Amino acid sequence: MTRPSPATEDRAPVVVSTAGSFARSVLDERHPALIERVRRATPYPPEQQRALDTLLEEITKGEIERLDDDAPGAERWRHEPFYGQRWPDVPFLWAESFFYRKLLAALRYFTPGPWQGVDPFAPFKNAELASTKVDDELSALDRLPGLPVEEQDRTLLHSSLWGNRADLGFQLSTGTEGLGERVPGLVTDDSAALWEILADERSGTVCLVADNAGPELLPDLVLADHLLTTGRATSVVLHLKPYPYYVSDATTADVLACLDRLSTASGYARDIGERLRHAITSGRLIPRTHPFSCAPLPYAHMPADLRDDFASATLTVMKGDLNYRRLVGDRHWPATTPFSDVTAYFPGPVAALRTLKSDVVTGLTPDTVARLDAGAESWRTSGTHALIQVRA
Ligand SMILES: O=P(O)(O)OC[C@H]1O[C@](O)(CO)[C@@H](O)[C@@H]1O
Repeated sequence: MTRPSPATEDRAPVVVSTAGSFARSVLDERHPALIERVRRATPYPPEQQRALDTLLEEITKGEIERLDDDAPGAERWRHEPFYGQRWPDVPFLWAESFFYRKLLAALRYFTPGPWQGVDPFAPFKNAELASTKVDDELSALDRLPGLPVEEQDRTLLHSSLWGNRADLGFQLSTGTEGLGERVPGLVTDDSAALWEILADERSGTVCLVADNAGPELLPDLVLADHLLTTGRATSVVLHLKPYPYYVSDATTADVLACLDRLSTASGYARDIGERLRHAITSGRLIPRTHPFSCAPLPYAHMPADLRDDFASATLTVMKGDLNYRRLVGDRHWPATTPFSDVTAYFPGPVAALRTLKSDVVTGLTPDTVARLDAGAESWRTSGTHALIQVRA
C-alpha cells in the first residue's frame, strides 16, 4: 500500500466542524434532505422507516455509531477510529462515505430479502435520464460526424467535463434551477497535454473513472466510444461504483440504462449505442467495480491491484469532484500547490475532468486565484467553474 508523502500528511484534512463551511452544510442540510427524499421516492416498509428515523437522529444529534450489518465488505468499517465521536468532528470524506454506507444498511440494501439490491436513488436517476433535456443532447449528436476530428475531440471532452454538473447530491442544496451560469473558460486547461498522451502511437488502455450516472455518464460513454473509434484507445476500462453512492454515482445498472437510452434513440446516438454494446461484448469496453471506489480514502491509499490497473493504462481519466478530492487528497491545499506534486504518487498519467463543487483545488496560478477571489460568487463550490488537469 502506497502512502502519501510526508508533505501530504502534514496538510490539514477537510473536516466538517467549521460552522458555515461547505462541508458542514453537506452534513447539516444535504444528508437530512436526502433521507426525506429517499422516503418519499420509494414506499419502504416500517422496519426501514424506523431505521431511517434512527439514522436521522444519529446524524443530527448523536455520535457516530458502528454499522450493524455484516454484509460483504462491512468488515472494512469494523476498526475505524471515529466511532463515538460527533459527526462534525471527523474528516469530511470519511463522514460522507460512512453516511452513504449507513443509509444503504438502513434500507436493507445488502440484506438478503425483498429489498436487497434495490437502488434507493434509482427513481431520481431514472427521472433525469428520461428528461427531454437528454433527448435534446442525444439529438445534438447528429452533428458530430460532420465536424473535423479536433472539433469532435474538444466537443466530446467538454461535454464529458460539463456533464459533471449533473449531480443529484449537489442539486439537493442548489435545486435544479440553483446551478449558476457556467463560466466560460476553465480555471485551468491541460487538454492539449491530454490529447498528446492519447496521440501516442502505442495506444493502449484508457481507464475512465466514472462519476455520476445519467446526464454525466452518457457523455462519458460517448467519449469512450470516440476514443475507441478514433484509435486513441484499444480498450477502455470503465470504473463504476459497486453499490449506490453519493446519490447519483454510476453503477453497472446505470451503464445499462444509458445503453438502452442510446439504443432506443434515433440517428447517431443510436449508432453510438450499438457500437458501445458491441464494445462490451467484444471486451473493448470493460466495466469494473472495485470496492475501493466506495472507500473513504484518497487514491494515495489505493490497494495494489487497483494501482496495477492504473499503472498499465495509457491514461487514467478521473471524473468529477469526489474523484478529484480523492486524487489530490481532501486537504486544505493552497490553490497554487502544483497538481503534479499532489499526484506524484499516482502510478501513471492521470487527468482530472471536474466542475468545482467543494473547497479543494490545486494547480492554479496566483493570478487566476486572485481573479477568482475578487469575484462575488463562491467559485470553489458553486459548480460554475471547471478544470482539466493532467499529470503526464
Ligand atoms: O458528483 P461529484 O462531482 O463527485 O460531486 C460530489 C459532490 O458531493 C460532495 O462531496 C458534497 O456532497 C462535493 O464534493 C461535491 O459537490
